[in-house]
Amino acid sequence: MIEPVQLPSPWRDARLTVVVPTYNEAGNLPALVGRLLALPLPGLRILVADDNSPDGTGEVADKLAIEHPDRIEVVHRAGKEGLGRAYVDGIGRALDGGAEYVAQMDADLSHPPEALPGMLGALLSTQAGVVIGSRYVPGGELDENWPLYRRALSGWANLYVHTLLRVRIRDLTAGFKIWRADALRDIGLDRVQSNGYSFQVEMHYLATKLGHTILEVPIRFEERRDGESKMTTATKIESALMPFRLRNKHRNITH
Ligand SMILES: Nc1nc2c(ncn2[C@@H]2O[C@H](COP(=O)(O)OP(=O)(O)O[C@H]3O[C@H](CO)[C@@H](O)[C@H](O)[C@@H]3O)[C@@H](O)[C@H]2O)c(=O)[nH]1
Repeated sequence: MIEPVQLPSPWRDARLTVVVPTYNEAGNLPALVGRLLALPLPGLRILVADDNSPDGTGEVADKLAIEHPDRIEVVHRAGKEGLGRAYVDGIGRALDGGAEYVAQMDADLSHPPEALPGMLGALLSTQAGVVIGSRYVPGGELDENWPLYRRALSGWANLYVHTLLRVRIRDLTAGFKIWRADALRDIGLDRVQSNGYSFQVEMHYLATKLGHTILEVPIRFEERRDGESKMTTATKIESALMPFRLRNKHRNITH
């Protein structure tokens, strides 16, 4: 496990909300929360957006919130609507709750929480609107156990989106990032079309079109040890069609 970077005060006290969408992550959430709360970031709060997971993730999250009432909030959503819808809901609530910075990350420990202080430091010491924890910049790594077909899919998706949308990011499908609240408000979550995983690409595209600087810092991406990916054929089809929808819908967007 990497050691978290020590941030200078007052950065340490930044009001950072980490939004975690969950669907059947009961086996992962307690470890993720433990690692997040161990970070040297006393202003960090966690918002779990659960889609009524059949495995009881919502109840696990409620118990964690009872143990840490000032650090954890749980949003119980009616049913499985997709990663993108859970993020639109969760990020909107984080902004309404006064977050200055909003992080997104998977619940399955693929994204190392200990990288967050370094990512926040990169955001605060630059003009960037968002910092991505990137697998594909120099220094970034993929777990050796991440299946070959997932590597191929990820590489192909990056090439496909880059070709169609011309967004200059190495890890276009990344799900680990920290945003400035102002950048998120400027983008406007009501513009977001994606229901599923294409949310990640759509947010990068909107940020780029609106002139926000996107910075990538290297991370190591771990293969999940518990549970399974929720990627489905429907989310893959949505992801394949989304670049065309984005080009049509957002070609001339303004602030
Ligand atoms: N609330 C909710 N959460 C969801 C849903 N679908 C997925 N999630 C949650 O979203 C996170 C990512 O889902 P995974 O299924 O674990 O994603 P992956 O295939 O392993 O990872 C790929 O997609 C990610 C999307 O963020 C990428 O971050 C990652 O880099 C990778 O490319 C997990 O916390 C998962 O529980 C949903 O319908 N609703």
